[in-house]
Amino acid sequence: MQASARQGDITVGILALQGAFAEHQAMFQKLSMKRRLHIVQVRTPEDLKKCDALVIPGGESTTIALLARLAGLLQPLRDFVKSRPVWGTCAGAILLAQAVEGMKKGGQELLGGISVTIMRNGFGSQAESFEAPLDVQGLRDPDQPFHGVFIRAPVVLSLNPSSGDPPIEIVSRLPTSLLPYNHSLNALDEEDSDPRDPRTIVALRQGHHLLTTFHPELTKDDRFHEYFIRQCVLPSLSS
Ligand SMILES: NC(=O)CC[C@H](N)C(=O)O
Repeated sequence: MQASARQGDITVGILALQGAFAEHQAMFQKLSMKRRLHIVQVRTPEDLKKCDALVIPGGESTTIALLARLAGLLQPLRDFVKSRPVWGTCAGAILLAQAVEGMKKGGQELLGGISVTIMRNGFGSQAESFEAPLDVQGLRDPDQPFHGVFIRAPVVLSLNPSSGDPPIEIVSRLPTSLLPYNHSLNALDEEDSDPRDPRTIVALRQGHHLLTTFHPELTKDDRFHEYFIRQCVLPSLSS
């Protein structure tokens, strides 16, 4: 299923129901690439059909899921995730998770696609939003830290890949000193803090899917957008 307008072009959709979709669009439009990149805002199943890949922005995951249902997009999105690359940032990361904790009563609809359990607002409330320099595997100019903007960000609680799933590659972690020492997460004892604790993971890739719990689109740094195209989208077009 290659839906691009012209042979060799790439069409990336941004789910544009709520949240920071315009910022993602602006970032992709700045990328200089050998192949032609078309960016489309996705609000309907017809829009989605045009896309080779999709970005689900940050915002409010419950609202995005509700609007997707109203737009008749939930099932098309679930089908899309099964076969095409998708990148979820923050609220988008929650929607791509296989399971979520910290739900309001009534639960939340997810798209699935990435074999993780995630906790909404795991770092606390808006007031506990923070920024941190991140070391990231595989970005252009790897010695330059990436400025991570965490806004009511989710926390990865566990990785649960099944035997047939693509392996999970950890792309970036926070130092344990920045983990939320709050009641909802069974605060770690500084002494037993383990740098491999899944809660330190803030970016990961599973096959053609990318998850970031922070907001690369709210920086001036296009390296994550370029990474998504290079590591997730281009390989999916040739496979
Ligand atoms: N910045 C964000 O995307 C916040 C995500 C939000 N806390 C949610 O649960 O959907």
